Amino acid sequence: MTPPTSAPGADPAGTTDGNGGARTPGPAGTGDPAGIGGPAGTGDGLSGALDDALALQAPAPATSPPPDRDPAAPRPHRHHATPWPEARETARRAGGSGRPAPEPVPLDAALGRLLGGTLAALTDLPSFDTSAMDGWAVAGPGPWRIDEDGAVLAGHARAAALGDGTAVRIATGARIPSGATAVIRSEHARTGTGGRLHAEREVVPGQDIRPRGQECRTGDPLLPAGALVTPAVLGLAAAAGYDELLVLPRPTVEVLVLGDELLTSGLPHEGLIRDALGPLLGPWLQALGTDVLGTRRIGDDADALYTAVTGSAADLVITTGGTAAGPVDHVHPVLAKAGAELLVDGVSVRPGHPMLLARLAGGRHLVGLPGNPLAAVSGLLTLAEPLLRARSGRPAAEPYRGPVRDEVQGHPHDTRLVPVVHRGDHLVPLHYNGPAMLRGIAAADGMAVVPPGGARAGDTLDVLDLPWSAPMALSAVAGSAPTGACFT
Ligand SMILES: Nc1nc2c(c(=O)[nH]1)N[C@H]1C(S)=C(S)[C@@H](COP(=O)(O)OP(=O)(O)OC[C@H]3O[C@@H](n4cnc5c(N)ncnc54)[C@H](O)[C@@H]3O)O[C@H]1N2
Ligand code: MOO
Repeated sequence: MTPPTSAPGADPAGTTDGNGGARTPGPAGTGDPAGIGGPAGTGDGLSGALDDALALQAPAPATSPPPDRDPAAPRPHRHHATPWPEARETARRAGGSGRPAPEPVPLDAALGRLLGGTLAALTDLPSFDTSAMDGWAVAGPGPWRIDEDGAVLAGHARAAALGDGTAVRIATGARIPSGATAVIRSEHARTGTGGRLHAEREVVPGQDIRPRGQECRTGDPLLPAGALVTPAVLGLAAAAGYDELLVLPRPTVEVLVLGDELLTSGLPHEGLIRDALGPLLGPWLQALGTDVLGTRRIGDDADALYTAVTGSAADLVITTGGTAAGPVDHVHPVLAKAGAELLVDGVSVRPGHPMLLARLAGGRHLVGLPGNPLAAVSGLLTLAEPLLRARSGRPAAEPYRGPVRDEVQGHPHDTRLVPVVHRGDHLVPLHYNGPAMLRGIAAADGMAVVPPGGARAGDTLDVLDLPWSAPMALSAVAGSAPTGACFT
């Protein structure tokens, strides 16, 4: 195991001893909420309140902890680790199998859902020839005799036909009377003596008339299946005649939080710690467009876990903790007892390498997230996100890319996921990225994918988006398209 050699506070998570960051960050109170990577206070353009907060003095270098394991001792339980890209692909394929049929929902319940089929126009748009302006509908060349009784308003029945040489007042959105050849805006016409209308500029036939079907004809495809229902889509669908939309069902998820050491309130005490994953996972999964059926605390009870896993109605069961080989790590034995098929059993990624994916009876799946909180986030992004994305019918996320400002130490063989923020055109790795830490990810814009061997300053890295962070200007700089956002 090689001791870390990276910049102060940059934690080569999992490259050494899995202690939750081999290099312990400096003492709290250094004023660095998240621990932005690289030398702080170098006047490199970091500005603004958040930047100041993030860029305060980086934690002082700490000496490497002494090895806490006898190198001659038996190796801990290791799974056959799947390479990180392959694990994501396996998860995506698992999610794509057996997708449920689309369902109709009222328009006002469709926001944030994905279209279950092509949105085809149910009507021509506009559905009749329409005046684009307030003014006059005229027939033939002017001047025109004004028909004072023939004014046409929006929403009214079809007006009488307009005879050649006649003009009637017309409102924006009103139906064009048959026989009308143009609309003259009120500010471009004057009424003369004898009830005559005179144009003050040239009148081009068809001007300011929106012809029926200008935007679409009945049956025209407006949006493809899989499109995200945004507020604009709701408006388009309503305009095109829809009262309800066919949308893809949201995947259902149930979260099972394992561990007798977890508290749901108050301060840690006597070896007990707060459950950080229950509060994190439900909202995160909702932001990924899922229906979270519930978050249950199971403790370290193998029977209760077996009952919860086999009895869950969710498309995806997510467990936290218990993936390793400790005395109360029940996930593997319970999966074996349940007859589950392990599709991924350990991934070559740090943190989070004990993560797993299993197929349960009835086409359901289980993602086992490691208990260390950032390791769990890594598992969420590596296995749960691609599975749920495929299950909900969304295309694979295109990672966006950017140059990393500072060197990032890599694992010799495994991929690393490192919380980063965008600063200018660069990705800046955050400190406090150890497997047991959430301080970095809480301040992050994304998780950079650091290939085995690490990255040098200036290298271009893929970034996994977080569901609440826009890809920002960086994606434009790097020339890749932003990924779609979810409204839920
Ligand atoms: N002999 C070995 N031990 C461990 C290995 C290994 O390969 N061999 N891998 C280490 C790695 S890496 C990780 S990650 C963890 C994974 O452990 P589990 O998934 O079994 O998780 P637990 O042991 O239950 O918990 C680990 C750690 O995380 C804390 N925890 C658990 N749940 C929560 C929660 N909801 N909120 C906050 N913190 C949580 C728990 O208290 C432990 O400290 O295994 C290593 N061990
Ligand atoms: O160290 Mo583990 O990698 O937290 O997943």
